[in-house]
Amino acid sequence: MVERYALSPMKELWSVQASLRRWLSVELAVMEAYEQLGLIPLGVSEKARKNAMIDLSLFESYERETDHEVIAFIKMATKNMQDEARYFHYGLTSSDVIDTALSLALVESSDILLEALSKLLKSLWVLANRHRYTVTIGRTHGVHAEPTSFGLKVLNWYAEMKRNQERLRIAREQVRVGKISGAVGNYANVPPEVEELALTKLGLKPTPISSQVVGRDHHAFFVMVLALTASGVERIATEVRHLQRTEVLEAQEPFKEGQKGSSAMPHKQNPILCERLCGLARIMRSFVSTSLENNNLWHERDISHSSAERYIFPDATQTLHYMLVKTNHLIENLTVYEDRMLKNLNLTRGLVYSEKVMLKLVEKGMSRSEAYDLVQSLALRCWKTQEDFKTLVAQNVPFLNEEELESIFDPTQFLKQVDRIFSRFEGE
Ligand SMILES: O=C(O)C[C@H](Nc1ncnc2c1ncn2[C@@H]1O[C@H](COP(=O)(O)O)[C@@H](O)[C@H]1O)C(=O)O
Repeated sequence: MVERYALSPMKELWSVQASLRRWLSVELAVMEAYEQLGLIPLGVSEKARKNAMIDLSLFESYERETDHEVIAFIKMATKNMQDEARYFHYGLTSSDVIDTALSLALVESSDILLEALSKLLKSLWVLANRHRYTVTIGRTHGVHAEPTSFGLKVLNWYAEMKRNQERLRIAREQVRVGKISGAVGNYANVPPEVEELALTKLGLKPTPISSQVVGRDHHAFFVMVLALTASGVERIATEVRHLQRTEVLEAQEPFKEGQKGSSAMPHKQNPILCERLCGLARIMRSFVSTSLENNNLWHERDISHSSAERYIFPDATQTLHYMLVKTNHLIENLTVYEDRMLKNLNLTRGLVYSEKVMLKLVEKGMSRSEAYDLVQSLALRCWKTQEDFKTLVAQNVPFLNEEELESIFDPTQFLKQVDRIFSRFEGE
């Protein structure tokens, strides 16, 4: 993982030390299960727990020697053990330990991600409500469409992150599985009861069936959900980048005291945070294709996925954690220029009310196509001549009175259902 984007506590979760400790906790849970089922002598697991050793440099030297990380781990862990060492890793294959421990790490990282996501949801909700009635122009295809509320824009982000929260909870459940089923997954040397008991102790569930490994579809789903959440962050960041363009300048990401925008141009305040978030979302997506390829292992397993996963899991969870924490900072400190929003809304001198005019004409008895053609011809003339659309409508549609015109060209008309939309999310 690139240090620059590694934050606590996600960073510590993926250290080699932490991983060795998880492996040991799996081995000890299995020993306890054997013992509880009366399959090994009483007291053995307690002795093993007491005498187990974790020593990183010893592990590394054993790994150099054996070129097999789990054998290196067993040699290290049992170095100070006596007779109890006989029952350590008894009937297990390496992946019983590796995969079960990996699930522990993925569940823990899900909890960290869920916490960061819940903070982000709170800030999005606050921002959305602060701007519930802030009028802004809605853009489709990048072109001014109709007035809307800035709060609704933010509420859309909130709703997407809510869906991501739900998906992340499901993904956590998908990876909350372990396997203690032996070399080819058929329990030839370890009874299913040991698996059930050991996994329960660890807060995991057994997969109903496994090969030598837990099926990589579990992991691929998890990574896909992480990447989807990252793409939600990217959507927010892209919007802010657009809104911060000089010609638009309706919002701006935080620019702290002492910060510099450009080494050449002292006046610059660039949306570097949002640009970074967009770049990281691209990296997050790249993990998805590798995760899908990892699903295709030979027969009862091959180990081609292992090297790739050494990048994917630490990097995907840490990168998304960083993205969520930074997006929260962005949302909490976003500057919103309401005056500029209004100014931009009026850039087309009333054209954004064209649908309202057309609907009024239909209400007054015109056919839809007649009304459309009339309004379009006036609107296209405005684009060319820069005339004021309301004045042109008043001149060409004499049967609309002043009061009707005022109401058509009132941007707050577009906010009448805003509370109704917000109410769908209240009390969550
Ligand atoms: O219980 C077993 O070990 C069974 C064995 N399968 C293995 N299961 C788990 N790990 C194994 C296996 N084989 C190798 N290794 C060791 O995994 C490490 C792979 O390193 P890398 O490709 O860099 O991620 C690297 O340390 C490898 O030595 C089998 O023959 O089916």
